[in-house]
Amino acid sequence: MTERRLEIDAVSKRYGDVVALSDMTFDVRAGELFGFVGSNGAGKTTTMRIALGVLAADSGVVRWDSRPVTVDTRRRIGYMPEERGLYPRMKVGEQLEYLAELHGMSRSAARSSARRWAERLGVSGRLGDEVQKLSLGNQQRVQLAAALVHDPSILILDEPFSGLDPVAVDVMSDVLREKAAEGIPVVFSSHQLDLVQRLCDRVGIVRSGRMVACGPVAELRAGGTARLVVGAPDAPNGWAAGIPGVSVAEHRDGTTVLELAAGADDQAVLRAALATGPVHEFARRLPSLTELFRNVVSEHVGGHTGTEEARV
Ligand SMILES: Nc1ncnc2c1ncn2[C@@H]1O[C@H](COP(=O)(O)OP(=O)(O)OP(=O)(O)O)[C@@H](O)[C@H]1O
Repeated sequence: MTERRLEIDAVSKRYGDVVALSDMTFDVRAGELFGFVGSNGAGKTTTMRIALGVLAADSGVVRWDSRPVTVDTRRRIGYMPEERGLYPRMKVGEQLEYLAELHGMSRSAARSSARRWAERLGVSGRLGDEVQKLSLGNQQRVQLAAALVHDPSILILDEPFSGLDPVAVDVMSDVLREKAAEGIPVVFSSHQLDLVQRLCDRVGIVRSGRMVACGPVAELRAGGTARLVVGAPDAPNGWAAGIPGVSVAEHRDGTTVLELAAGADDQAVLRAALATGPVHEFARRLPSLTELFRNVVSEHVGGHTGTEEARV
């Protein structure tokens, strides 16, 4: 397989005075699941819409296979918009077939693909129903089927998991994994960071229109501030105060989670914990993606002015 990539290269976009994207840069490689995360208003949807070509960038370029994307490339993208884009009064089956044909499939191929995806996503019983009669979660399954029905070479999905029940989350996760395993680059945005941590090969954290951390999930976590979990049921609030390089991230039900700066002495923590009574747990762990995200976002609060700060 060639190393095909979707590249977002130094893309900038303003809406009037609002800087939505500045020098947004990352790539999504063939066969990988890329999680695109960031606070509300950070610029994820804007980036995805520019990649799809429904919005023009002020500067920068989006490439596929090392060439700027063309109308033809864009026909090969499967896109799931955040605002969802189905025709409410059209029947599910007709809609999927129509979208497949619009992307160049023959009528019979469109029909069989529509049935196959409806089956795979658990909505085959609803092919004859109008979209508006489906629950929101089922509409979302249909929306994913709509992104997949024309057998795309690239998948760009804007918050595909929002509002899904746990079973639907599993189905969606399996389908995305399968598509990535077929060699398709899959990028999706999400605020469900535990899910992103579990599912993705790489992740990009966006803040105020810029990529502020990007890489393999395990690598980012390994580079974050280490945590120490201390189970000391008799330890009072503030027991770890004053130990150099140590700060309390959480103290609840006899368990304290501490953040250790580089060079902090974990043995000093252990001694302090033992001084309070029994210690049942003492373990280092990597920060979760959620914790990393909070750190990255809070690091910059106050570091910017005006609109940017408001959107951190
Ligand atoms: N059509 C528009 N006109 C003016 N400003 C816009 C428009 N669309 C987006 N913006 C602004 O651009 C910035 C980026 O918005 P965008 O929708 O890309 O963020 P997002 O990361 O997708 O957010 P969310 O997680 O809330 O969906 C925000 O400040 C937003 O208010």
